[in-house]
Amino acid sequence: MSVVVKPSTTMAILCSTFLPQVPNHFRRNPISSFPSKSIFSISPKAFSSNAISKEDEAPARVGFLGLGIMGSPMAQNLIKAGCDVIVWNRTKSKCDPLISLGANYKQSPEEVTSSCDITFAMLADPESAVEVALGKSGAANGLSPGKGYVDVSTVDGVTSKLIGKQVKATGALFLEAPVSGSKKPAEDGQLIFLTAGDKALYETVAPFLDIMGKTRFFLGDIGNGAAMKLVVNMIMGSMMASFSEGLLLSEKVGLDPSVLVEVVSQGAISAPMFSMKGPSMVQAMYPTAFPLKHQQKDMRLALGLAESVSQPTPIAAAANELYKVAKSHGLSDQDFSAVMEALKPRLQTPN
Ligand SMILES: NC(=O)C1=CN([C@@H]2O[C@H](COP(=O)(O)OP(=O)(O)OC[C@H]3O[C@@H](n4cnc5c(N)ncnc54)[C@H](OP(=O)(O)O)[C@@H]3O)[C@@H](O)[C@H]2O)C=CC1
Ligand SMILES: O=CC(=O)O
Repeated sequence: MSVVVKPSTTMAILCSTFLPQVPNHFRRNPISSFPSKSIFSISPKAFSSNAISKEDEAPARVGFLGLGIMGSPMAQNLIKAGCDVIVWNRTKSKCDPLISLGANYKQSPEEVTSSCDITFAMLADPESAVEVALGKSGAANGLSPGKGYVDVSTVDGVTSKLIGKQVKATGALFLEAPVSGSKKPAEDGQLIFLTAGDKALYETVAPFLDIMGKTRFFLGDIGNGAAMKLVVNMIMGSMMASFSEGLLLSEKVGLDPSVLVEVVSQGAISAPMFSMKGPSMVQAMYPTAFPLKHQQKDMRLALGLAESVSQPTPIAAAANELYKVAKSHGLSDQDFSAVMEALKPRLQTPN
């Protein structure tokens, strides 16, 4: 296992700044004369998009597939850093804001990977990750030796291994790199990457991960990144269910739940998640950062992981039931904190 934390002083950095660290086989045209300064010591102003002007100094092209709540800000940060980004999303209209920031658009995942050196994919779940990677006009069709495919979606290890196997069959390299952190960390370039797979690709894409995130772990073989992500989200889902029970119980016994949020924030069980989401939960408002349907998907996948090694997880199993109830009441697209609604009497007895 290795872990790298981005220096907190890192400012917006132009992608071209990173290019001296990108191995030649990932460059469409190898760069020989680019200045070799530390990526963290260069002022963003030292480089402009015109800094690379000759044909033989073209930058690495980065593809991005899947522009939902997470993919859009992640791709946006790459564009703002000066990367040459090509985007695709099933619903084309979500590409438009990125195109107006300077991204190019292709009509299929295959066209993106065939045009790019490295492609990131941020899809909803195992089914969509497989569809986009391996389906008709899927990403694998455009991959070949010298390219890399980085799946940053949250999926299970079996899915990741399936995608990895097909990607590697094309001669390309594969990295699974699910992220911890939600909409705001994605916007702020503060995600935590949990990577596994080809170490060479990990090293190649490290500068891009550092644009989108604050910390990156390399965890070894494919499946370890997925497993780490699922364990983290299993804990998170159970914590949120427990917090919801506490808020409702405090109110029912005549306490002010807002004060409970404050009390919790002062003690050993304090967590940014409680402080961030507690105040809106008290008002029964759930602005979506992490959709409830994805949290339930992660609980389901984590329980499958636990089952595969006969590890009892009764608390997560109970929490999962609550997320299922919340989904059955139409709360799938609300934030996962809306799981609290499943504990309220009117939702426990649907019409
Ligand atoms: N939101 C969060 O806080 C976090 C989410 N994650 C994980 O990141 C992933 C993405 O999450 P998020 O951005 O929130 O989710 P969204 O639901 O906002 O976006 C999902 C993306 O997947 C695409 N998609 C869904 N089904 C298909 C399909 N069958 N074929 C092609 N594309 C498809 C959607 O396309 P379309 O626009 O056409 O619907 C969209 O681009 C998930 O795995 C989630 O668990 C990880 C960390 C934090
Ligand atoms: O997967 C969700 C997150 O917040 O991390």
